[in-house]
Amino acid sequence: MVMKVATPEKVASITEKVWQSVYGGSNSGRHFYHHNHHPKHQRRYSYESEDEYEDEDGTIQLMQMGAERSKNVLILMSDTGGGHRASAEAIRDAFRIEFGDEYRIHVKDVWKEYTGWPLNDMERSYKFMVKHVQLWKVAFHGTSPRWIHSSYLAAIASYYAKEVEAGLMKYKPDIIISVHPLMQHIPLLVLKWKGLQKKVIFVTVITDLNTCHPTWFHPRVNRCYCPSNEVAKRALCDGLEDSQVRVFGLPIRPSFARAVLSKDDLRRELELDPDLPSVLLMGGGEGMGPVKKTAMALSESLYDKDQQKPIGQMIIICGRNKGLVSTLESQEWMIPVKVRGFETQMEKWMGACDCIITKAGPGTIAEALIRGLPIVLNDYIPGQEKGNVPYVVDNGAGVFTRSPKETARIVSEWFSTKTDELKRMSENAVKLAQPEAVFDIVKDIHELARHRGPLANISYVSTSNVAS
Ligand SMILES: CCCCCCCC/C=C\CCCCCCCC(=O)OC[C@H](CO[C@@H]1O[C@H](CO)[C@H](O)[C@H](O)[C@H]1O)OC(=O)CCCCCCC/C=C\CCCCCCCC
Ligand SMILES: O=c1ccn([C@@H]2O[C@H](COP(=O)(O)OP(=O)(O)O)[C@@H](O)[C@H]2O)c(=O)[nH]1
Repeated sequence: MVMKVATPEKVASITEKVWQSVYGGSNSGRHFYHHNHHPKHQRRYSYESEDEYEDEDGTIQLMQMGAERSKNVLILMSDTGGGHRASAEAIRDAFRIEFGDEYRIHVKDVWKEYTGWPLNDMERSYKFMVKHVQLWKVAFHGTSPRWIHSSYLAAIASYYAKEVEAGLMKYKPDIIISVHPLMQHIPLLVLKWKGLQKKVIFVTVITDLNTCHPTWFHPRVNRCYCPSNEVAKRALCDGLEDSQVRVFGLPIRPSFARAVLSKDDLRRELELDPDLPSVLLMGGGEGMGPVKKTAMALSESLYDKDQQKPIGQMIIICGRNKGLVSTLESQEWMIPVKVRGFETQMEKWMGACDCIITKAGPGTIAEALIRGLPIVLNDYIPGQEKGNVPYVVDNGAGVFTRSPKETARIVSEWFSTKTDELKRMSENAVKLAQPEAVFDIVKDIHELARHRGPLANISYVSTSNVAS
């Protein structure tokens, strides 16, 4: 049984709070932290005797002695693109649906909250690098050899060991799930240095469909969930054992899998034209790719000049790209158009449409497949997104073109003379979809935890010399 009481005012900084909650006493900074090694300063944390911990909303949860403790699951992610968060939230929601209070889920970017440069600035660095495509190509391929990325990441791990340790220990995880390519090596090294590697279950859930970066594959994980056979092959070639690899699909928010929504109802709810076919145009969480040029071309191609009426309507979802929203809002359109910013109910917008145009983001692709939307891929980020193009095209679920005019032509044909092709691709999309993947993943993690025996015996001792 759990009781909530209000926390004192949040006067302490995050670091101070962690210091106080994990080690007790006051924190006078990184140096003190590093040198305070004497056992008398160490506070022992055992889940058997645990009686209080801080909740995400800042309240203190008091656990009644003898009550069964929920297991803590820490999901490591970063907002480099929108896909990692979407997958993390999908896993969190599936845990809640399947297991209720049995698990307490924390979705965190521990690097951002606890460490320093470059780890705490990955979002900005990544945005900068993908804008300069050649730079990203060099970084992606240059860091692919294991000896390069392993030594980089080991160096960073030892520099930020204490901070990472504090960031992880704050959540006292029984299970750590990484949904990010740069979140295997560092936490696994820190767990090893702390002697916790055998006690905390560590799994990776890969969110790239094909040509993923080798940092995803770490030989010491308990499980590596691959979204496709292509990725599983890469994992095995990179040294993972069969017993570590599972292929269920890419985790997509349960609202996509479980909600049965009729297109007519959705169109009414979203105030769309009930009769005109609809195309959804987007560019991932950040609104990347040739969205504006494509929108302009579609405005022309979906207007029948002879009959002087539109043959389709368009929804443009710009994600976090506020500049794109204002540019598009000030345009004149020949067809019905809705311009939206970041949407939290993507399943509804996709459910109301007949096809989608997007860059080759794995999250958007997997969601579109579930909704049976034929896909026009109009861009990809070199490296991790390159392989998503054949994944869609070779399976007959869509086409690839970088030309906005060609995209507009394809969609106008789908809505007029080639409706059969649209239907066939929609059927292929549904065949490729894996809506249950997220549930299979959480059930497998649950089994893993069950076979590990009572995780409640884990004792987090604040050892001191991790960095050394
Ligand atoms: C010998 C030549 C060496 C080249 C010199 C490079 C120096 C290191 C510089 C940068 C590191 C680049 C890391 C590359 C590995 C990235 C692995 C990867 O796949 O990353 C993808 C993610 C983003 O996720 C993707 O988002 C997509 C959408 O936008 C899509 O959804 C996709 O499916 C997702 O997977 O990328 C990142 O998170 C990149 C973070 C960039 C970090 C930049 C830090 C730069 C500062 C200094 C370097 C510090 C050393 C880092 C060590 C990394 C070693 C691998
Ligand atoms: O307004 C938006 C735009 C995008 N997304 C979600 O963000 C994710 C984008 O992931 P993807 O892998 O396609 O591309 P990325 O943003 O990582 O480049 C998908 O789950 C989208 O549904 C969203 O929820 N709201």
